[in-house]
Amino acid sequence: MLALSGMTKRFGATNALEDVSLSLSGGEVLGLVGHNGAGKSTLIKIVAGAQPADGGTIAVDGQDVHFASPHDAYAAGIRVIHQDAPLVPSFDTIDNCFLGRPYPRRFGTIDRKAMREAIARHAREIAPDLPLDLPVAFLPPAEKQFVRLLRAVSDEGRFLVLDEPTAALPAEDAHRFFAVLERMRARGTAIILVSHRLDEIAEFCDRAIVLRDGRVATELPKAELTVARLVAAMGGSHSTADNRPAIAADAQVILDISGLTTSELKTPGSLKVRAGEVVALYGLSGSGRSSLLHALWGAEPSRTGSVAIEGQAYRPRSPRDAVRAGISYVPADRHRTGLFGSLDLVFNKTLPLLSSYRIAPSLPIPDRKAERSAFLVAAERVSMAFRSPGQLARTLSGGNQQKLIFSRWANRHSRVMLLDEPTEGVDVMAKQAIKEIIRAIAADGNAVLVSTSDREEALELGDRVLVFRDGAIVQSFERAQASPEALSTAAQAKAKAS
Ligand SMILES: Nc1ncnc2c1ncn2[C@@H]1O[C@H](COP(=O)(O)OP(=O)(O)OP(=O)(O)O)[C@@H](O)[C@H]1O
Repeated sequence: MLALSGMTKRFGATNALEDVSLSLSGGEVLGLVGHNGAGKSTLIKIVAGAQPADGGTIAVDGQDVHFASPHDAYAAGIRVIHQDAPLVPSFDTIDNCFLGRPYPRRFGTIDRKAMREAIARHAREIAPDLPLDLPVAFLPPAEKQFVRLLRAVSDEGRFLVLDEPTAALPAEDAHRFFAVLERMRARGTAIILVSHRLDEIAEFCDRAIVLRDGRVATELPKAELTVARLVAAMGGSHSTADNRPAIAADAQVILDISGLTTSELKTPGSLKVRAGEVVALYGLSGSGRSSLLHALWGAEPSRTGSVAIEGQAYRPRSPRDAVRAGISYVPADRHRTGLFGSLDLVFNKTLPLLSSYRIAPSLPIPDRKAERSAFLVAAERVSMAFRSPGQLARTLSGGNQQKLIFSRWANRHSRVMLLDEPTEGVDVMAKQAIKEIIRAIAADGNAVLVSTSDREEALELGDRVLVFRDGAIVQSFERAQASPEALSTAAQAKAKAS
């Protein structure tokens, strides 16, 4: 059993954790939820031995332990699995499971048979269909997650902490992921599941702890685990009411894509987006939806076909051309593209539009006051939690970093807005705020394309949902016809042999 008691952590004036206690037994799944900045990551880092607590104790099987480093936590059987924890792409599942561990040897050489047997034994129980001998680069994202789980349990992981494990997985893959987790639970593994997908917490966890401003706001037993209760405990309200009117058939066509192919969109795709319309692009990752956005943003060349914006031919060679044509783009991966962690929040907000904040248009001298007030307005719109506009971007919690990127476009309207996974890692209240902003941008007469692996988001946001599969747009649903089941079937159906 793992027990934390009275955990406390401060960063300057911020109480990231204040007297947090929790316990976890084998075969139990504990949900950990909270708004962005509530303290979840800080708690995980302490449990992982990656950050010292200022106060509190950790006990494993009734014995107090002290984690001076991640190595100590590892030795105690704790495994933290981040959504994008590194795997070596050219190694197969077995080699990835043995990373950092001594290889079994026989007669002085590596005993590959023993390695295989050790991993296959666990794989049979938790993920029987997972290929063991294929370089993991060839595995789809859900299977990569299974490799991470397998690595943890095959190396005596007793306590798993899963940090947003399904954030980038579409619903169909998430179901398979939970089936694997269910088998791990049945074997007696103890699991802490951190997620902003509250429906998963409600469905899968035995209990949940809700953190709010660094404190345990409430602990909900299984019988009381509902999305509404979780949201209320986080301090928000949850509304799904939506009665927006349909887009008029004669509304102006803003974006007209015809026969376009890109690196991933192999089958020519055509699409018209009208003023006021949000089109959601749904599909498994790699299905071609993100690649279409990249091509429109000028970040990758389109191979064939044409694009027009308000009737004008548009062939971007770089993002600069895209900005000139009135296009904005919010990328999916906030860590690699877009955020400058060691620069402050105001700079990160104004970065793509620096020239808009000059003392005089012809003078390249920044107007700090205008920058700061634009930041404050945008931060308010996306309900970003921050200490000061001058704080470094990397000191924000993960979800607030996503809001910071989103805030760049929150008070600037473009003719065409491209959004890739706009609410990944964002708490449920902010999700709602971001969706409202997206709707408002469209309602101003602009065209919006949202690529998402979140089926509910596709349904809530899209006036239309296009489903991508294997590099092709395979189906288009009007809002009224779309249902979760229909989207899943279209996204997954096996390509028919021609
Ligand atoms: N290195 C740091 N320096 C300063 N403040 C920090 C640092 N790390 C975290 N914080 C602050 O501690 C608080 C808790 O952050 P934490 O990352 O634990 O939140 P979280 O619940 O994981 O949020 P999210 O859902 O956005 O990932 C936040 O106010 C955050 O800004």
